[in-house]
Amino acid sequence: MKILVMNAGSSSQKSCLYELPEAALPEHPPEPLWEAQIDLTHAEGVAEIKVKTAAGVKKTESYPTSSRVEATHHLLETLWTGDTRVIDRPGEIDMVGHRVVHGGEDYRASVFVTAEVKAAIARLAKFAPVHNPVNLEGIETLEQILGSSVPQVAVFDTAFHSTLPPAAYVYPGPYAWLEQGIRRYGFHGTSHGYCAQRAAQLLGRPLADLRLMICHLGNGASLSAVSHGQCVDTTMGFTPLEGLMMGSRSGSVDPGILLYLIRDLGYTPDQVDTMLNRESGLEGVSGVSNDMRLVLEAIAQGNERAKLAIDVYVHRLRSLMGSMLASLGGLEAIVFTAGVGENAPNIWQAACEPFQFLGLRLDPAKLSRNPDDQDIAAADSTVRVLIIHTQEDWAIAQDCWHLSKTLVGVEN
Ligand SMILES: Nc1ncnc2c1ncn2[C@@H]1O[C@H](COP(=O)(O)OP(=O)(O)O)[C@@H](O)[C@H]1O
Ligand SMILES: CC(=O)OP(=O)(O)O
Ligand SMILES: [Mg+2]
Repeated sequence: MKILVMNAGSSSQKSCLYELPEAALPEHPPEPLWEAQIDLTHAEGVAEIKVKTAAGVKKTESYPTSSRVEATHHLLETLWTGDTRVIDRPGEIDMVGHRVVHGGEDYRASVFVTAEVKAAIARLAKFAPVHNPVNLEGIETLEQILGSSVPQVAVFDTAFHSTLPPAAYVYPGPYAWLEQGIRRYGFHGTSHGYCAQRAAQLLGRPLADLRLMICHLGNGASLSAVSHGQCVDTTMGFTPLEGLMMGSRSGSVDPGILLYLIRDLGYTPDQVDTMLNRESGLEGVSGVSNDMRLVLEAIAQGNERAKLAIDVYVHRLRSLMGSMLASLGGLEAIVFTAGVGENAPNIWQAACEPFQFLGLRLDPAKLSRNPDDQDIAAADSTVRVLIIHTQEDWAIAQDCWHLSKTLVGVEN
């Protein structure tokens, strides 16, 4: 069966088409027939589109649009047109799986998209304003292209964190907050869950024996503490704004700042929202970009604000790693994943440095290679340090495959 995966991030739209056997899932992620990505961070009004097929055809295009929907239509057309064509018509797609960031309290596992699920995604958009609307747009784009008879599945970022204990998910506000659904949900769960499984595989040990700290450092960033297979703590909260400093999001700041901005400086809540979600983080402090690569380049050229931005990023990363460590009470491995986590040796070094007292040592020889799915700790390190290429798309495809079996059951 052919499963199309739509993985919308804050700065990107990733997508791939898997051909999976009906009988059993392969043990390792198979190579997709077609993989494509829209990068929306490079230049205003331009979507950088990259497409790659299993047959080795590669295409890169700067597509002039600031509309994600338009860019997505263009991207999907490369499935059945031009050199990158891998299917004859859209109707060959059997199922579509979508990353959906916020599933609230109601969605603790992946589900088929129905009118009710779409209404919930829309309702929860106010808690994930950068993400849920684009997730819904993706679902509607595919409905337009494929009609309503092709099943679509929503895979929620929040689901993996549904095992958080109350001490970790209850905010110390009035008790009424909890009754109103104001609690920590956690995000990037598909990535945290995949990385936990993959770490156990790489370490050759059962997940149930491990305490893992997973550092998902992309444009959005979050940490999770996974103890014996269960998520026990995470840094994102009620919204994907809490926790680490990110590309253009502030992460945690003193809530008193928000009151001061609104009450004394006259900013509207919408203006504060824009400041926190789009004008903060690496972008806000450095004044250069939300893209870690450009901020690091600016430091090399002597830009002081870029250096300050990285210093704050690292300080906060270390503090929250310490916090996850305390929630775990011990540590077999740290995992770095996502755009920054998979590619930035100076961030691995800076993040791990304070944990040398645990006996954690990196292997300098492993820092310069591309270490996807490798252990970069020294042989005598007491803690393993794994760089794992997150395969959210594969995790989404697997959920679709499992749900497709229930569909057959219903049809029979
Ligand atoms: N070689 C690299 N070095 C440092 N950072 C990188 C590198 N490649 C990508 N990144 C960072 O990864 C970020 C995107 O991460 P990704 O996980 O793909 O994003 P999203 O949150 O949109 O899913 C980019 O903003 C960029 O800063
Ligand atoms: C939840 C979240 O922050 O996602 P992303 O990293 O894709 O922006
Ligand atoms: Mg992502």
